Amino acid sequence: MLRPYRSVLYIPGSKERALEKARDLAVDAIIFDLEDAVAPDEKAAARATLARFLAEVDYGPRARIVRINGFDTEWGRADAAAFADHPGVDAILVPKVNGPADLDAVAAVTGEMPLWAMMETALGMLNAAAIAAHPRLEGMVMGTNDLAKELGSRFRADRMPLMTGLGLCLLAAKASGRVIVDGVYNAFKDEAGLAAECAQGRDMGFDGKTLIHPAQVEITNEAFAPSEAEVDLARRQIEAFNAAQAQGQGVAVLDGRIVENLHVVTAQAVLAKMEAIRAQAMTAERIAVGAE
Ligand SMILES: CC(C)(COP(=O)(O)OP(=O)(O)OC[C@H]1O[C@@H](n2cnc3c(N)ncnc32)[C@H](O)[C@@H]1OP(=O)(O)O)[C@@H](O)C(=O)NCCC(=O)NCCSC(=O)C[C@H](O)C(=O)O
Ligand SMILES: [Mg+2]
Repeated sequence: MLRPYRSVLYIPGSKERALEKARDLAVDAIIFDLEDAVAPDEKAAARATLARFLAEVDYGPRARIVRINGFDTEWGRADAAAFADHPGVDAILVPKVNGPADLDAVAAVTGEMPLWAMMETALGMLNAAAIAAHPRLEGMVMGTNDLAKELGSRFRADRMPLMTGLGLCLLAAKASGRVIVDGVYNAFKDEAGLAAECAQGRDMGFDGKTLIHPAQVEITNEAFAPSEAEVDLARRQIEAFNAAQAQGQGVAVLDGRIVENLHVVTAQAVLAKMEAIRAQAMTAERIAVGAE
């Protein structure tokens, strides 16, 4: 079954209150962060706290992804070893991936565990296709803060300075059939700004967006879910195409536009995504009712 990744929330591995709160949030996935959100002095304690929470707390249907520190730091290898076969973890997220060799190094420790890659360095953008094709890779996460830092670019609402990198990673992810989620929107109280950036990411083809605060969840879930109009159109396109085929034709016309096989594939993907979102919400609700 397809899994939705509309909203992917970062939670610092050191913040117990936030780790507890996350089980009631309507997010599709959680990134439990041991990297940038955790201060150097807290790294070892955060690793132990997180291992305990992931063993004890039921995060329901949400995908549980642990962002480890890089292997060029003193903590990276111990992070990878601690979560390599942890039953409460679905994937390991590797920061600042420059090329497939960085994933090889982590996979040598984590074995069969699926990997995700932070796409946030200039070299990573140039090697995006090879990173996406790595056999252990499941998904990519845009790290737009680090990318902007390395490029020396300024914040712009239209994200024009980041477009080359965003586009290269999207192409790479889609070519290898990987999930790809957009970067964070730092101004977490700016709802209009977030909605605009979500709409841009959705238009481009991202599966969802990474978030830093619970206040960003609702806007993001709505932006990355198929709208009612999209679902209605998808159903009607499939019906129209099936009717045309029954009459021996390969093309249908609906609302003055052609519908070909490729449009039916897109329509089926819209319906499958909607079903996945519905199934995820129902599972979360069942678990919440059971926990009461
Ligand atoms: C940004 C924050 C530091 C704000 O924290 P705070 O001032 O505590 O927020 P609130 O008082 O408004 O919080 C309200 C309640 O929500 C809970 N909360 C807050 N944030 C989270 C969260 N991320 N997950 C779950 N729950 C959260 C608080 O505990 C409050 O709960 P309650 O007590 O019940 O009222 C803070 O939001 C934060 O630390 N966010 C995460 C920051 C982070 O993870 N940064 C690193 C990832 S971003 C990154 O690295 C991007 C990438 O690498 C790149 O290069 O771009
Ligand atoms: Mg980063």
